[in-house]
Amino acid sequence: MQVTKLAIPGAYVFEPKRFGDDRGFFSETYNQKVFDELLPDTNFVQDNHSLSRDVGVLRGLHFQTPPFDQGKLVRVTRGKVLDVIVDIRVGSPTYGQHVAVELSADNWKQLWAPPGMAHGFCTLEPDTEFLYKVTNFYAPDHDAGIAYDDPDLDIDWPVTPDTVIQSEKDKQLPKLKDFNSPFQFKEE
Ligand SMILES: Cc1cn([C@H]2C[C@H](O)[C@@H](COP(=O)(O)OP(=O)(O)O[C@H]3O[C@@H](C)C(=O)[C@@H](O)[C@H]3O)O2)c(=O)[nH]c1=O
Repeated sequence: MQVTKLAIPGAYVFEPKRFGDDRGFFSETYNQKVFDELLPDTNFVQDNHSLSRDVGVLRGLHFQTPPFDQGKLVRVTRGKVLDVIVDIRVGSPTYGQHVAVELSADNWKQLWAPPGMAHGFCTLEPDTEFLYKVTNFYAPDHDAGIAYDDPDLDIDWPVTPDTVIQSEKDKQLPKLKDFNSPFQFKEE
């Protein structure tokens, strides 16, 4: 498992090995030992799986507020996305900044988004399946987000307002500057 630190403190890309043979491949997609070493006390409690049929489906930017905040280990098993995390931890040296990583069934990358990230993705291929482990249970009353196209975030999404496909809920999300972030940055 190759692990790469990202520009946002606490965020990583994992690249699990894939062993190919005539039958196909085998891959350890999660190993608790890797997390125990790098991110002790991380405890996954729920696995999620979504399918996005079209190119240009944009889900995000989402998070749950404390005490139901979630770390997320995300990956793609079919298709391709541009995955984005935005640091919304008050006091963080990278507050308001983002990292974008392409995740695909081909590159087999996983992204670890620690709690305090607004997270979203945009599909680059049809029928994209997105799988992720989260460290807290779904809590609809703590479901929150910020607008993907907030100009202050300056994210280079592969969609325009004419082509983007969003949920009705996501069309109503506020800008970061209009959101009072409850997340505080803690040194690692
Ligand atoms: C997130 C979630 C949704 N649901 C339900 C609520 C709703 O009826 C339906 C669809 O929910 P949403 O529209 O919020 O799904 P979606 O827009 O895919 O939300 C997800 O987006 C990505 C970017 C994330 O980071 C995730 O944490 C999550 O917020 O599924 C659950 O039952 N459990 C869950 O954990």
